Amino acid sequence: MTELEPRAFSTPGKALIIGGYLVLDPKYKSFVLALSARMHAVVRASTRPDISGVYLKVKSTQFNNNEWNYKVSRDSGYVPLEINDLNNPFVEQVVFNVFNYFFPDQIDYNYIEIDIFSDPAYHSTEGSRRKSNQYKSFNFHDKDINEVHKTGLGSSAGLVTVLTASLCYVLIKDHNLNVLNPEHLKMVHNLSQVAHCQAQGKIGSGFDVAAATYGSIIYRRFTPAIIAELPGVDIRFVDKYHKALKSLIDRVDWKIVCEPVKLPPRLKVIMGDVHNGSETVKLVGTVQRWYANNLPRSHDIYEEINANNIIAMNKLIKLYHRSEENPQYYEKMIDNLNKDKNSDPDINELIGSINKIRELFRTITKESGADVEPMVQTQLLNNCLDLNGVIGGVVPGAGGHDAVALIMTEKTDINEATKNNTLFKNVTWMDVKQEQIGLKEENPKHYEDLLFDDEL
Ligand SMILES: Nc1ncnc2c1ncn2[C@@H]1O[C@H](COP(=O)(O)OP(=O)(O)O)[C@@H](O)[C@H]1O
Ligand SMILES: C[C@@](O)(CCOP(=O)(O)OP(=O)(O)O)CC(=O)O
Repeated sequence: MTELEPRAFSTPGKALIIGGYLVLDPKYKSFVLALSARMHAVVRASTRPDISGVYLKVKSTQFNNNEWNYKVSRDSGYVPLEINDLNNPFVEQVVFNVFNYFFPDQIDYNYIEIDIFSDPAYHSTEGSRRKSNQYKSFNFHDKDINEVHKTGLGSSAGLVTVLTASLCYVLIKDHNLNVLNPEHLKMVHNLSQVAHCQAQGKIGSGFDVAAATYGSIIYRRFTPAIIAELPGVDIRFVDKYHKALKSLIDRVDWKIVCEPVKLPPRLKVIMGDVHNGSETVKLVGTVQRWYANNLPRSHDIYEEINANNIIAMNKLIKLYHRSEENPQYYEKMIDNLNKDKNSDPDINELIGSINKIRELFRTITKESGADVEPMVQTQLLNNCLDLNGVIGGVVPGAGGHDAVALIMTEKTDINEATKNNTLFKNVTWMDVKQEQIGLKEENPKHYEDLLFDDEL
């Protein structure tokens, strides 16, 4: 039995700070922050002459030892067959697409094992026990993955991207996958978008997969039709899907924008979990119906939101440049914000544009009935904005009752500022930071010998 050298990868979670709903249209740009909470995969593969075709085991030991076991073969168009009839559409679509992309004749390593890990912030900690080693800490639940409450950081997009990278490593020529090679990143990104889109049933702009791959970015989506136009699987002509997919991944111009961005220095994002959960699909459907039934006024509202989105994004970029041009002055200016939020014209315009975006989303909320910025969230955000050092706040992504995202000075201690204050009793400040990096190489040894913290 020969073994492939084990490798590990991770991808970040996301917060869509600017551009919710509009980003579903390829016309509009958005601002996405990658977060320090990551999805991880450790991949091992070996040659097993006793097994015919390919056997793939995906394990998620953190969730009641969940695992999915697939058989795949070229003869059946690489449609994965789960041997216990278990469902995980995200894993299935990754397997299907990565195998179809490479369409291997013969597979050197036909027994593949992938261990998945999710950082603690993705899920509610309720009923979990922490296991750690000197490098990593993960929560272990005695419930299945689908029964544990999510915090909305984009676990499925992170999972799809990190699994895609892992399988690409096994199948790419000479196993030379390099996360620093832009061509390889593009391949992982495009394959992940296809798999995520198919698993989700074609909703979603793909900003979460883009952030999982590229980190914090200004994002403009691809045209949805390019994925919808892929042919179905045809067992009689197994290479039909392969050929179309290969062309889509390598040759079609996706007209996508994924430009790396950073929050200006000395500012940070803080995510607050409001523990309620919202259904993005329902919200999107309701807003889209409102849009269609209220043209051309709804279009004007989107255009006005977009004008303010652009101001906010440009101000964030400008502040970043100012920090580089005159670091001392910039540092003082940020320190001043702790006393007077209106002391700088760029910050003023940033605050003004975010307020306007929120106001327009409240109009949509009222007119459509979709809780994009419901009253409780308005109150919570306004209370946050009253705190020293907090300069902006939004309900991220689709809005709703899930979370709030705040931009504040690095010196602001949100836990301290809201401690014992009943106005903030329903919110838990999450232990996540903004991050630059998307798909990252990890050390597979860092996932070994995890021990329960309470037994250390
Ligand atoms: N750690 C994990 N192990 C296995 N599957 C996971 C894991 N995390 C997420 N998933 C898959 O992703 C699904 C959740 O995706 P989704 O509902 O889109 O949530 P999110 O908003 O976090 O992306 C789960 O039902 C499961 O199929
Ligand atoms: C409405 C949207 O523009 C933003 C939704 O963002 P969320 O962060 O709320 O998404 P989920 O975590 O997938 O529920 C739809 C989209 O762009 O996909």
